[in-house]
Amino acid sequence: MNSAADVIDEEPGFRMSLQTAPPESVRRKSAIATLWRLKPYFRPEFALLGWALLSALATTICGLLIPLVIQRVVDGPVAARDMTGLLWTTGGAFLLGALEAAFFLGRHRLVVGPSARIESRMRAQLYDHLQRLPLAFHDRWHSGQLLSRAVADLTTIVRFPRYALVYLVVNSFTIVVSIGVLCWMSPLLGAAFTVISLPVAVGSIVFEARYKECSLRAQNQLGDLTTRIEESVLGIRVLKAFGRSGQAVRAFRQRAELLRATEISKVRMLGMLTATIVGLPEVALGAVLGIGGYLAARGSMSAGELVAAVAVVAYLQWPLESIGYLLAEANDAAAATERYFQIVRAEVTVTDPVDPVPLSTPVRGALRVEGVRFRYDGADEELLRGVDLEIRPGETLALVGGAGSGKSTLVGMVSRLYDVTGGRITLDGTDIRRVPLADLRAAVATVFEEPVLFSGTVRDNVRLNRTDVTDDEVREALRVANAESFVAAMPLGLDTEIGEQGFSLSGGQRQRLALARAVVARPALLVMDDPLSALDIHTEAEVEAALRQVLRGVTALVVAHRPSTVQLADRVALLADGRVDAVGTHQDLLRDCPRYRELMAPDDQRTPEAGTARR
Ligand SMILES: Nc1ncnc2c1ncn2[C@@H]1O[C@H](COP(=O)(O)OP(=O)(O)OP(=O)(O)O)[C@@H](O)[C@H]1O
Repeated sequence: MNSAADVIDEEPGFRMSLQTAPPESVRRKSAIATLWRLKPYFRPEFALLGWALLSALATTICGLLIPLVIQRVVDGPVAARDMTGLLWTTGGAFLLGALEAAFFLGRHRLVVGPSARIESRMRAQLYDHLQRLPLAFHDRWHSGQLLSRAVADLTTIVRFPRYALVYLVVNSFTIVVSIGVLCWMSPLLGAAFTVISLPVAVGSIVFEARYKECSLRAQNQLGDLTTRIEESVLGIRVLKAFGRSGQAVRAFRQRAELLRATEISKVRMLGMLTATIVGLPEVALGAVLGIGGYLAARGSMSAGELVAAVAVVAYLQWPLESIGYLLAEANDAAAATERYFQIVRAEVTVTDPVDPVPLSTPVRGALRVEGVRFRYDGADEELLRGVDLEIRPGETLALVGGAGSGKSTLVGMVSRLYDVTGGRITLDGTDIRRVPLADLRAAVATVFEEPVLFSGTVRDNVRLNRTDVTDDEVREALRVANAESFVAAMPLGLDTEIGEQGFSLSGGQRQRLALARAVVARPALLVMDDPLSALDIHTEAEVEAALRQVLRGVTALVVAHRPSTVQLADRVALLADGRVDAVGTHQDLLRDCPRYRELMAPDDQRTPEAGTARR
């Protein structure tokens, strides 16, 4: 029978998402080397973290001094029956206990602020970088992998400075100092304890080599699971409508099973290390009692020193037993760090120009596409092989072409969602790669095939994070986009919350809100990627009426599939075989261009030689 891993590995989507795992060379790095990469985020907090570390060390020193006080009590006042001395030394022990508690509290307080700031700084950088990364990156990456990095991985990373880092340093310090104290009492005791501790060192090295790999796998699997959840929530209508919820649940369970198996491997590894360690404090205690008792019986060690040695070893119980847990935390953080850096070190290929050229003011909107070539990363062939186009200010040009001919890709290049791989695009005569990105995207507004709305009010969705847009401007944009009446009929008008993805609205309403968003941006050039494609005939008529209004006096490039949309344009360009095959009015092209006729003419108006295939 296939294991869950076999079944899932056969799914192409899953295989692809595991490609997002770091290369082998990165995975082989030690946890410390990986965590060292976080230094720039920790640097502003060095001072506070340093104080936190000092507090933690002070806590440990107080704790370690207590056995020495015990020695003084036993060898001094107890042996001499000196009640005043007993009072003083006991008071000293109380004082040390109080100091230990105060330093502990100080350490706790000192570490909270820096770790919270590190987390928010890293999260902000991740989000900022995600916004700047090109669309080509987002095409490749599953959203769940990004989401799990932004949420779960950062939480894992920040637990490291908050808990593990301090305890790793302090516990290592405690172990070394304790061995020193034991050696000072008796070199034989120190040597015995060191030998007994060796399995801890060996176990830790083996654990360290294997655990991080496993932790990385678990985090990647969690990312895949997150993708699944997100996709099934967004696609819940499709799954329900096709009756595929059961299959979705099964696929989810298989992935969850994989994650469970990996988590169990992690726990087993940790269990092995803990099992190696857990008995050691008792063995060490027995050894110290045996050797110390022998030395005390021979008179080369006082009773107080024996009690102190036993207390030191007892104090070491937590530092020894916690090593496994702390190493696991450090390795989890290291794996999460690698995943984090996969994103924040990903190259931003669509960048602001080094020597920016401002656009003319006002922007006229004259667009020229000159010999543009484009190939997707990893594709064998160029999609666009020398596209030439011109849109004059105030003109609407429709872009028509067969499925997959590259229309969306080409219009995406106008606002630099993708950069050309050859040729150039100019706006008012300036190569758009020389225009500051913010200026370009202020001048060019895009309406996509799928109207994307965000959770928030109608107003938020039309303004889209622009606070300088007044309610009057929003209302005017809604009027132009033919959305005024349905928004007015909503319970709270502009303040009505529209659900995530705008599911509470009809397709036509969503598309008209998307149009209003473009109108409010007052672009010099409006780019529309087939805004009518997903609509039924009735809704199409409504949006088309809105489009007619929107396009009045505006410079626009509109991807179109239907004659009714094409007829809104002044001219039409036909994209085929990676080039512009023909340009003219709809009527001219219907008459003169067989390829165009094949795409756009009603079935009964095609010539026989043009064939009958139609989108
Ligand atoms: N991110 C991507 N990576 C690789 N190939 C891609 C990517 N996006 C699109 N393609 C491919 O490029 C080709 C053109 O896609 P594009 O969406 O630009 O065509 P289109 O003309 O708009 O198609 P349609 O009319 O069906 O929307 C298609 O074959 C598509 O599979």
